[in-house]
Amino acid sequence: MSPPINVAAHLARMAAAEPDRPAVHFPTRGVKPNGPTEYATLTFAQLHADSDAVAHGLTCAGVGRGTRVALMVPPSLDFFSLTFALFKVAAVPVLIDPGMGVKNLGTCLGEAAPEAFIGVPKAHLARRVLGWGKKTIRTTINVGRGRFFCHHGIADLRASGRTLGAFPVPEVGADDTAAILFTSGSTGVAKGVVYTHGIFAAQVEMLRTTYGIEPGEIDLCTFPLFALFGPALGMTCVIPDMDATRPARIDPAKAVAQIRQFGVTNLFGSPAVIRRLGEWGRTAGESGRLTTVRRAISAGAPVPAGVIEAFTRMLPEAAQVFTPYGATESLPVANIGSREILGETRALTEQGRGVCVGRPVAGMRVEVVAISDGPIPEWDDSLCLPPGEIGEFVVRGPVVTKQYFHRPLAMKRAKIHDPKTGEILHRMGDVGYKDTCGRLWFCGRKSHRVVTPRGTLFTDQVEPVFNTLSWIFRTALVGVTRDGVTYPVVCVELLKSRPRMCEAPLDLLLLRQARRFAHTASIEWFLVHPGFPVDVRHNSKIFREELADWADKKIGKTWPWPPGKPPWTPEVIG
Ligand SMILES: Nc1ncnc2c1ncn2[C@@H]1O[C@H](COP(=O)(O)OP(=O)(O)OP(=O)(O)O)[C@@H](O)[C@H]1O
Repeated sequence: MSPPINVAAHLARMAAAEPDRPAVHFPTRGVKPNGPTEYATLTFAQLHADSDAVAHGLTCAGVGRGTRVALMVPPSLDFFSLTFALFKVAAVPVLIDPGMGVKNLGTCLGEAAPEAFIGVPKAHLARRVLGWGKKTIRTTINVGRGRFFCHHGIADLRASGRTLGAFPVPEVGADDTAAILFTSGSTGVAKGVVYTHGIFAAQVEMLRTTYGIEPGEIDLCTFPLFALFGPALGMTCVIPDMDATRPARIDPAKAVAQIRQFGVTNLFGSPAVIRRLGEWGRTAGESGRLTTVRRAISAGAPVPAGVIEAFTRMLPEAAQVFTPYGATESLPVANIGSREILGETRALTEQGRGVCVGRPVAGMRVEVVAISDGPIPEWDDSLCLPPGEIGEFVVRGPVVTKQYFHRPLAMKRAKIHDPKTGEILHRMGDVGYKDTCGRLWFCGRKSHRVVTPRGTLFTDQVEPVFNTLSWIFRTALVGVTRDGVTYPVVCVELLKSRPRMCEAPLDLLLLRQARRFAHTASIEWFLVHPGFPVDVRHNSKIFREELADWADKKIGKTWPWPPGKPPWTPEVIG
């Protein structure tokens, strides 16, 4: 049997097979870290019926096939009903991370040109005050009490829809647009990625087969974009008590209480969440063990090995933390588990070989092509670089999205047409290489590479070398140009709780570390920064463009140094 094309069909299947199994648990009040919390629960049959009612309501409100709908509702029972309802009516939800800030949100909404806006009162308030989507939005729906100056309230739509029975889900084609998902915008303004029903269907299957997820599992989903996959994979979804736009502020004690109360088996989490849980586990010791968890899947950004290590200590022996590699434009591309990372690849990462992101998942193919900033309109096998050579990752397969929404320039830069197969290939904008076992090693974003007269440096080959120093929280490689020559500069964010003895000779210790490896030996500038600018969603993607400007200004004062004499004398260190 071929997998269903409309993701909503998974819900219908579960409602028929396991009507009484809980689909979503939502904490009605704040989660109590030290005791059972009250939850509102929807079974699969109830979620199916409720999303049918909402689907009828949406149809009455004029939201139907192809309507672009900005959805600004945090994870909740309504979020699940609404998203499935939107798929049922074959509308096109536009999902933007509110964590990117109001200005960027406005730009993205302007670009997505939504025709309807469904949101909580706070989102409607922002829309009205900031004039989001004024030119295109003709239907507004409030998710909360009453209509709140909108055309409709969700309760009214649901009530009128309830009388109409089952919703006849229209046929959709694999190539029909299913949603527009925005990237995090860590290398410029976020881009709208066009998802088709075929891509969602393929993602569900890939997640199922790659991770062996079974119906009946219980998922704590701290990464809203993945929330939908839980019920589609037949899992019960426990909604965390956290601000979904600020994962780094999750209260680990609450998450642990939820994991224990429901016997959570799967965790979809952003790296920031895994970090916080691991830190909590360090102090909790043996009493912090999460005995029911089978796997954690941390997607969307690099996860340092130390973070993985701390979290795996909280898990049973057989459980693993997986770090799928991919992007909004194509996810998953490759996969690796904590056993391989901690047992083998971490040591190489710390020597500057890049971060191993594993092998391509079944169905995906990854090639490496020479680094260039210009377009590659057509694919040719001669573009492929041999194993070991660093280039840009190019991916093909069933989860590769074919277009950006209204972004012809980004399309030219990122997509390649294969004239032999007709496929569209995606350039990841990431650089790395394949090893002889077929594993991929991520070396950084293409746009973050630093081209110096002595060679090109890549962020994820340089930074891990310094990150091993015990008093460093994280580092960021940037380039600063003087008289037409680019110099590599490593910005350093120190650990808040570092030993005092390290204060004085920081530069010398860093310089000594740089001299240990050929590829970092040319680095002579180190600048301590009070706190890196990072993305809100993952709290880990460093805005290196911003840091480069900061470094340029900072160095400006001390420039130029005497010829042949950097600001300190390397000879004095051993
Ligand atoms: N497992 C991983 N290890 C290392 N890096 C990863 C991993 N998974 C994802 N990434 C990084 O995250 C990127 C994808 O992130 P996302 O799609 O959220 O948008 P973005 O690339 O951050 O934003 P934009 O494209 O707007 O700059 C990848 O291209 C890669 O650089």
